[in-house]
Parts: sequence; C-alpha cells; structure tokens
Amino acid sequence: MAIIVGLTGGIGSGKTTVMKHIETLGYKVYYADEAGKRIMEQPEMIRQVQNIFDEDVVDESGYLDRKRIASIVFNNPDKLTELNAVIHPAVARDFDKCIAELGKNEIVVKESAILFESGAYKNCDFTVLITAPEPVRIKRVVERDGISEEEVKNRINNQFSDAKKIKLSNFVVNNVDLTQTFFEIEMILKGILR
Ligand SMILES: CC(C)(COP(=O)(O)OP(=O)(O)OC[C@H]1O[C@@H](n2cnc3c(N)ncnc32)[C@H](O)[C@@H]1O)[C@@H](O)C(=O)NCCC(=O)NCCS
Ligand SMILES: Nc1ncnc2c1ncn2[C@@H]1O[C@H](COP(=O)(O)OP(=O)(O)OP(=O)(O)O)[C@@H](O)[C@H]1O
Repeated sequence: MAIIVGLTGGIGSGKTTVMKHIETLGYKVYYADEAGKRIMEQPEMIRQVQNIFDEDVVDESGYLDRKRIASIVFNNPDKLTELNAVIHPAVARDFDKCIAELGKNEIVVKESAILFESGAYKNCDFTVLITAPEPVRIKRVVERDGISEEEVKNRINNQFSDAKKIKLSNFVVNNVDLTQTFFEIEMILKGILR
C-alpha cells in the first residue's frame, strides 16, 4: 500500500496552491474535489443526484447545475448530507482504484476540502491541515470566484471549525507567506519518508 497523506483546509485556505507545489516536487497527487466533479458527470450519478431534489437541478445540456445545487445545499444541511452520501462513496472507490498500482513506500497526497467531515481521513496514514485567518480566506475566495462574502460564509458554516480540525491533524501549516508554506510542506513530506 502507498503512504496516504490527506491534505485539507477550509475554503480559501490555499490547499490547491499547496498541492500544485507538491506536484512540482514530484509526489503523486489526487484531487478528490475534482474527481467528485468528474464523477458527477456520469449519467447514473446525475440521476441519483436529481432524485435528492424536488426542483430541477439538471441544466439544458443535461448536466448538473452546480450553482443551483450549491444555493440549495449550503442552506440546507439535510440535503447536503444526502448529496454527500451519493458522491463520497463513489469518490472513495475512484481513489482506491487510482492508488492500487502505487508502490509500498510511495507517498500519495490526497487533497479534499472535507477530508474530516467526510470521514476520509480515517483511511489516511497522515493528515495535513492548511489554515489561514478566516477574513483572509473570505477575501481570497471573493476575489478568485467573484461570489459574495455571504456565500463563502455559508460554505464555512457547513465545514468543521479549524479548532476541531487541528485536533484531528498530524501537521498544521498556516498559509500566509507562501515561501514559508512551501518550505514547511517540503519538510513535512521529507519527514514522513524518513
Ligand atoms: C455543492 C456543489 C455542487 C457546489 O459546486 P461548486 O462548483 O460551486 O463548488 P466546488 O465543488 O468547487 O467546491 C468549492 C468549495 O466548497 C466547499 N464544499 C464543497 N463540497 C462541500 C461539502 N460537501 N461540505 C462542505 N463544504 C463543501 C469546499 O470548501 C470546496 O473547496 C459541489 O461542491 C458538491 O457537489 N459538493 C458535494 C460533494 C462533495 O463533497 N464534493 C467535494 C469532495 S468529493
Ligand atoms: N499564501 C497566499 N498568499 C496570497 N494568496 C494566496 C496564498 N495562498 C493561496 N492564495 C490565493 O488564494 C486563493 C485561494 O487559494 P486556493 O484556490 O489554493 O484555495 P483552496 O483552499 O484550494 O480553496 P477551495 O477550498 O475554494 O478550493 C487563490 O486565488 C490563491 O492564488
């Protein structure tokens, strides 16, 4: 089995930025959020997701309308739980397939926005949490995605707090200065292999 390092962090913490750096260092990576998006394009998944909602969440081209779904689930925890129950097992199966071929002492870094919330951390050998002050995260996402502060806060409210996540993490990196962040992540991954 490969060594599974789960990497997570709340919205706008800088996970993807850190992951891109990890990729340049030559480590194997897996993006659970991207995999989730890909999987949600499968006809069977579209059908199952549509079944969760009373209103139409499929757009004219036959794909799921992510904006519409987001506006429902981040204001309705029960619907989010139902959506998670459809998507998360499918992503877990996809990940298992991806790592089946990896060598015994090979590290794979798995990025997931909700590593702890989904329970996926239980299958990780190590967990790394990326943090940043909440106002900084909100500002980053508003600038990156052009969505409102309120929409970002709605997502934050559907995620564990950093205090809770810190307790479940082996390593915590506060991502404010990128040079420092990249240095720390390199040290963590080298340390794991030693
Ligand atoms: C609700 C959806 C359609 C919104 O899509 P959208 O393109 O707007 O957002 P995207 O998927 O890029 O996520 C952006 C951020 O939202 C937050 N977020 C996404 N899913 C969740 C969730 N289940 N719980 C809490 N926060 C979440 C994360 O911070 C994430 O980084 C989508 O996020 C979704 O289907 N989520 C449920 C499945 C899931 O958990 N996916 C992520 C891991 S596999
Ligand atoms: N240390 C940093 N200093 C300044 N800007 C940063 C820093 N880290 C990340 N950013 C910027 O903040 C934004 C959010 O970063 P990124 O997309 O990596 O976060 P994320 O945690 O993956 O977010 P999400 O959960 O929404 O997918 C991006 O525009 C990125 O370029």
